[in-house]
Amino acid sequence: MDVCQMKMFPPGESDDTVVHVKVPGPTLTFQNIHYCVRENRGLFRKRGPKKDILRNVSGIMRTGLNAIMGATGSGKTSLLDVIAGRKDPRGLRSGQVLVDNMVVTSELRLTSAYVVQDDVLMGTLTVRENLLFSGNLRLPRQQYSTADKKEKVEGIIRELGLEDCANTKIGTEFIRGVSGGERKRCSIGMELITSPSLLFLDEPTTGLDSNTANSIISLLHRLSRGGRTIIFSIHQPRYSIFRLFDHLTLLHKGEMVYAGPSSKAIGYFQSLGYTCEAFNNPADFFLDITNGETSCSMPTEKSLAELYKESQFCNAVAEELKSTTGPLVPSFETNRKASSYVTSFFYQLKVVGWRTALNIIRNPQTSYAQLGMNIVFALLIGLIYYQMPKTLPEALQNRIGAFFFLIINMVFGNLSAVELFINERAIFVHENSGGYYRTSVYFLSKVFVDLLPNRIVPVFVFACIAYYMMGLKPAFTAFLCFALTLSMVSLAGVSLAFLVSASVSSFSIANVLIALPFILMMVFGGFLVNLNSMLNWLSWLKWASIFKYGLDAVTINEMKGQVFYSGNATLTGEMYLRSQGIDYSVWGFWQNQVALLGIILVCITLAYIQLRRINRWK
Ligand SMILES: Nc1ncnc2c1ncn2[C@@H]1O[C@H](COP(=O)(O)OP(=O)(O)OP(=O)(O)O)[C@@H](O)[C@H]1O
Repeated sequence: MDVCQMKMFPPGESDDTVVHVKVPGPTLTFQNIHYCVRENRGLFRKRGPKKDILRNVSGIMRTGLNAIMGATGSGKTSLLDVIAGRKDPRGLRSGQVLVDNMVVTSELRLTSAYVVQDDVLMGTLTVRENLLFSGNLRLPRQQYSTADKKEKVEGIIRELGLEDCANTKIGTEFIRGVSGGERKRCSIGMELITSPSLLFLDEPTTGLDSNTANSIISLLHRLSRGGRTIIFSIHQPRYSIFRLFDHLTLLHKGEMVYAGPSSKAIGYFQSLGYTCEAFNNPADFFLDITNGETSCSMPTEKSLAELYKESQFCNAVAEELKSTTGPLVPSFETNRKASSYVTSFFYQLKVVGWRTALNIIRNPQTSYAQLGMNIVFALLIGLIYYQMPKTLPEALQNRIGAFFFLIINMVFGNLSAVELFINERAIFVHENSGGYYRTSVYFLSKVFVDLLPNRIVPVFVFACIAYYMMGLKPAFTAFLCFALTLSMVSLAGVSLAFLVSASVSSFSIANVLIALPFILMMVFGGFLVNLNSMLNWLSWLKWASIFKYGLDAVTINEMKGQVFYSGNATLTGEMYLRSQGIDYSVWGFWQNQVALLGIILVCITLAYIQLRRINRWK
């Protein structure tokens, strides 16, 4: 059986004490990693000069706690992301990462666990519900029954000491939730569900007070003793945290200045002529050295990185990397299909749909606001156009004005839909790239759970109030056609908002992008300008106008079969429609619905494509 030697006690205090881990975690090696980026600059995104972020770094990470330290901007997170397969591979100029001698590709992210720096958890769900969500989607149903999953979640809650807050919500901007430390532990728990033997964490202690940071690293230390390889970047840990590290990688401007046992780091720098004062924290000492704030008693022309390359630590790593048997079958890649998703499409849809619905129920502000706004506008329109007369000219003027007002309200009233994919973008990217669910599952659950409470119900309430207050055609079928048209107009506006929402990551850009097509469509709707009198090369834009189809449909629905009076003279609805060049046949009415349906389908399909194209790389 494989046996891995590990320290149990703080370095320096009992260096020869070892613990035998019966099943060691994987060994991760990386060789000659050279990573660079090119920043796009200026208005036209001109490609800027090449910037080296990691310069030929090599190392070996074994079972235990492997810390990556360095000053800010030294490349800690970049190194972590590259070895975890999360950094955009286009920037990798050379080098490869092996896990147990197997070549790893970006698929490592489906078989390992990665805890991001900013916790991405659903704030409206409790700690237990979040963990169960992860368990339901990431544990194969063939091996784990519902009871097994619950048991596993309870085990993690106990292991992470989350018993007291298991039923507390994580917290949102409206709900006060768990503390920062509990949040971080829950994030770690979300990843531990799959019992990964390789765990990456990006700055797990940033933003936490020193005691909480201590408890998080102690927790990781305990987990590593169960046979896990834990690799994390960390800023400036206090001594009680630092002494728990087994292996230290120290970076400076993308180069390695030390990689080896953390217990030997002080000795190494002392051998270079640096003195660590009594009571100084070793972590501070190392950062002072890399920042040039500590003087050296043996000045040299060579940089710290060059000195490290000549050291026994670097040579030992190079020797070991040379003696590794070279890349074998890329196991992570060949298992790709099997490791992609462990649950079926419909099961994922059920679990993700349930979470989305729960999120809306517990965070109902948007739904209430949408309903409230529709009721207020319906009453307002109902009062302004109360029981419209059939006498001319007000019969026509009021009806056309009311319809324009209605359609504007249906389109612009759905601007809130632009937040749909922007709000949870970080959660989606993290969960989707972590293999929780398919993009289509997330898309469908978000779209359909949003549509019913936020779009269809409020529009129906609006139609009921406004239609009968305005005194439009009394036939019930006419009311149904009216409600259908308003719903279709609303859905067309919403689907365009979804497309914008899936395409950009900021609200301000989304608001600009959505306002522009809405205003253009309004101009080409047929109310503000007679479309037949317009320049030919410009008037084609009317075919893309939601307003035009909506206005035509409600006008046909109301006018057809009506007779208006002006003294002894009469005007039929058909005469009016003809004068406006509107086709009022049965198909003439339904072609507007078909066109609106077409706009909805095109926008929804493009929104889905955009969601798939979201950049998952860091
Ligand atoms: N995609 C990128 N595009 C441009 N520059 C990048 C990119 N990724 C990293 N960098 C740059 O590379 C350098 C190292 O970044 P990195 O985030 O790895 O540093 P860090 O040591 O983790 O810093 P911090 O402790 O502040 O998080 C920084 O100067 C950063 O601006």
